Amino acid sequence: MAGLSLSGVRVEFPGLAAPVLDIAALAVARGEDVAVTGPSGSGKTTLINVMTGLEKPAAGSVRWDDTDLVRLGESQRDAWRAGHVGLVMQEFHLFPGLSAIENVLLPVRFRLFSVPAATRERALALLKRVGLSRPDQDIATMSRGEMQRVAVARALLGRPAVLIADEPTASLDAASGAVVADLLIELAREENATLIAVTHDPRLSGRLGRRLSLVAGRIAEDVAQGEGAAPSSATPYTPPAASQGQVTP
Ligand SMILES: Nc1ncnc2c1ncn2[C@@H]1O[C@H](COP(=O)(O)OP(=O)(O)OP(=O)(O)O)[C@@H](O)[C@H]1O
Repeated sequence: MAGLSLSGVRVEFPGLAAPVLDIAALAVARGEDVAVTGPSGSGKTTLINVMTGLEKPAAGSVRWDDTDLVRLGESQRDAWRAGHVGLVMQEFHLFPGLSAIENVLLPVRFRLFSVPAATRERALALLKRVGLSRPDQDIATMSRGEMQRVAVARALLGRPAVLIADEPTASLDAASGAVVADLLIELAREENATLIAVTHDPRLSGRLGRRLSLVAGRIAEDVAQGEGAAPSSATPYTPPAASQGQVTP
């Protein structure tokens, strides 16, 4: 599949002289893992919101395969997102008073009211995979690192084609952040999900295959980087043959 293709995307807000996001072209192949970096206010969250259909740009197209999110209404975009995207945010959005397993299953409960046995099995397997051995433990009693691991399991439950993470390690201590970074990368690869992570954390950004840097809403840098390679040794990114191509600021 082609993956993601953005073309001529602009996001503007009233009262601002310049667009907060202005992307001529950007392609991300399926299964790629991409770090999005850039200073505060450079448009990283806006880019993620556009990619997931939370924000509709004033102009341009946002295609995932044959679906242009810009042409969909809000409820269609919501349905598309529920079916295709797993989200891991800086704040975990978990419910204290519910167990780890119930938190993982909550989105399914909201949609289907009852949980199929196979889904519960997958939720249990995912909790085990992220290293949590007590699925019935109340979220309120978990450490922050454990909570984020629950959030990673929840994001992957529906086998999303796309895993989006917005500063997933920012509120964690170094050791927990490293564990969560490892899990995101490993699980995205195991599940063949495209991983797009907004992050300032070099433990995460340095290990992803490609790094996009935003400055004032534009892509200032787009580089391929090998596993473990220092960003300074990165080579200019060459897009996959079928993609729209490289972006210059
Ligand atoms: N609804 C809005 N109305 C007006 N301006 C907005 C709105 N949403 C975002 N902005 C502005 O758009 C710019 C980009 O915001 P965005 O949250 O995407 O940046 P960011 O790179 O994610 O920042 P940070 O790293 O601080 O989270 C900022 O200047 C922000 O103030």
